[in-house]
Amino acid sequence: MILAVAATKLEMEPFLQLVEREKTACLSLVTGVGPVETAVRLALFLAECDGKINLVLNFGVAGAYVGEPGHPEYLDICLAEEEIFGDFGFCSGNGIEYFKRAEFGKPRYSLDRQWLKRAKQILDNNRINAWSGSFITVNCASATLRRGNMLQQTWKGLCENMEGAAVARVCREFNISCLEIRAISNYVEDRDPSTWQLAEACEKAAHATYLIIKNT
Ligand SMILES: O=C(O)c1cccc(C(=O)CC[C@H]2O[C@@H](n3cnc4c(=O)[nH]cnc43)[C@H](O)[C@@H]2O)c1
Repeated sequence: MILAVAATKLEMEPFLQLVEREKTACLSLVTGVGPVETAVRLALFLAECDGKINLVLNFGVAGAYVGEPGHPEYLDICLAEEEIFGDFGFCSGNGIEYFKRAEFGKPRYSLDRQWLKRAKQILDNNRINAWSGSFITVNCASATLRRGNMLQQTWKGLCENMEGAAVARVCREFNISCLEIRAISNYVEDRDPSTWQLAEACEKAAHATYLIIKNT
């Protein structure tokens, strides 16, 4: 059974409408925004599931890093090859250095290669061109181009969100595969909410997620 997780009702609602309309079998969970709420609520949910979940499909919206040419654009679909806790470590103002001590945890989590390949193929078959690369999870959403560029360059990131690495970490704990798909709602630049395409990105992410579940 697949568990579809999103941070907010805004992201989940268009997906549930599709699932209900097409009578597709799937469990869903709204985790709340940020890595802490996400880890707590997902771990509690999975602990109650008695091993019946074989894939956690994390979906929603993300901010695209724009520091390098050839970045994802508004409403583009992105698939995570890996998730990185991007702002955990030492922050000097100009950059972030991850803790070297092993007991402080790992910054990077690879996502399931087989599911990633399958998702790409399904999207391709539906004429959706998806980006894939490193996703950065932050506690504090970047509100300046300078911070976005710093995170992008530190981790070679494609886009930024606030939950993905926590989902990947919890999935590893429960030995469950994890796939993450996001649509670009905004660019990571000096904050200007008037440029965000939140509702449209929620629709895009929900539709792509629905296609993957329907064709699996
Ligand atoms: O009002 C704002 O300026 C603002 C800043 C960051 C995020 C939000 C949201 O309402 C979205 C929450 C949700 O979306 C993901 N997300 C989307 N874009 C970004 C981003 O540029 N940086 C970090 N997270 C982003 C995130 O996963 C949140 O759950 C509003």
